[in-house]
Amino acid sequence: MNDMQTEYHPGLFLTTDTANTRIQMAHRSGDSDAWLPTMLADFVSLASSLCEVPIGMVSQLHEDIGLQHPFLSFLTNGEIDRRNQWWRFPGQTGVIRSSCDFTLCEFAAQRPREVTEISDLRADSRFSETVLTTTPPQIRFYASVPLVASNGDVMGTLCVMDSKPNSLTPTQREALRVLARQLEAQLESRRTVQKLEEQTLTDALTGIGNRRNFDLRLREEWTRHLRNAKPLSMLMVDVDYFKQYNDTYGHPAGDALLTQLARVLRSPLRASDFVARYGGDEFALILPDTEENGAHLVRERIHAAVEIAKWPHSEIEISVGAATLTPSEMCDFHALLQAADTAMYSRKKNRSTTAHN
Ligand SMILES: Nc1nc2c(ncn2[C@@H]2O[C@H](COP(=O)(O)OP(=O)(O)OP(=O)(O)O)[C@@H](O)[C@H]2O)c(=O)[nH]1
Repeated sequence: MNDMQTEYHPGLFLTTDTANTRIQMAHRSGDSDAWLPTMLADFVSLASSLCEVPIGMVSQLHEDIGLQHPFLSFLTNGEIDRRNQWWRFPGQTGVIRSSCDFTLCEFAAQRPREVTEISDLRADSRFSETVLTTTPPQIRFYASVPLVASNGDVMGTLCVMDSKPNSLTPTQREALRVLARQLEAQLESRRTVQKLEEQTLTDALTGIGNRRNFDLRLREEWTRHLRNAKPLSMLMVDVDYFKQYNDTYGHPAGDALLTQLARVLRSPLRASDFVARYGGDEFALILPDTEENGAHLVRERIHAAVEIAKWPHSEIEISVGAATLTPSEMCDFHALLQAADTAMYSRKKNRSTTAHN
């Protein structure tokens, strides 16, 4: 094996599997999950050096083997219907993300606490014809440890491989096991951090974005629209006579109404629109790339959705203020917020005046 880089070049690997293989370099600039390939590269590199073999890999397994875990969507950046493998070949910096052949890893995943080691795949009738064994880099030696979440679910496997028959010493086997435990802990703590981050952006009652989330999103959209000079719209929604509703039907009924309203408000929106609970009985909506007419149309649709929805106690009414601005250096996002708020209060005032006349 004189030219290791040629032997294990990912291109060779790619050409061997026409059906499912999708290889992409994992180090893409600006990736929100950029920490993941970096961390996995360290683990697979350490695993292969400890075991003195040229190839390291982490497999993320999926429901095909009846094993599901939230980590899977986390690891695949939300693309939950796919399994993944992260490969590291000799002379390579970083890992390569691929979905190639999961036969061996699925087999290893059935033994959660054990090291699965197959010295020569070609001599083993169960695996001698798998894609990994028959096509470059023609794996002969395979050893792996399942990655098990704290609830017992198998998330994937940490693997080491060689193109020639091989075996691990007892010390190497133990080292691989220890490394797998460390990787499990890292993934678990990352997941916890991600969950906490999600919580700080979510309204606990309705499950939609909270005020903090809204503020971040509005700043973000404002900056984006400043760059592309497109109109940005916002709607402010407030429930009419909500205090009375609470007083009549009780606070839990008021909570239920707000939760239902959050769903109803979402229903006529585009996927790119954003709705948040601004506070109390007030909701705020961001409509990117939307002109004044579009914002008014959405406001009418929201009124219609509220009107046709089935409310448990009595029909409800809302006041909706709309505002549109094309961001410029002359003002900041507060101007849009202020305009939507003013429009909403003016509608509420009109409603009370009409009701009293
Ligand atoms: N059930 C429930 N009530 C809430 C929550 N947050 C705020 N409220 C109540 O919402 C009510 C808002 O009252 P107001 O701002 O006077 O609004 P309103 O009664 O709808 O009056 P108008 O907006 O003028 O029609 C208050 O009674 C708050 O206690 C919540 O999370 N759950």
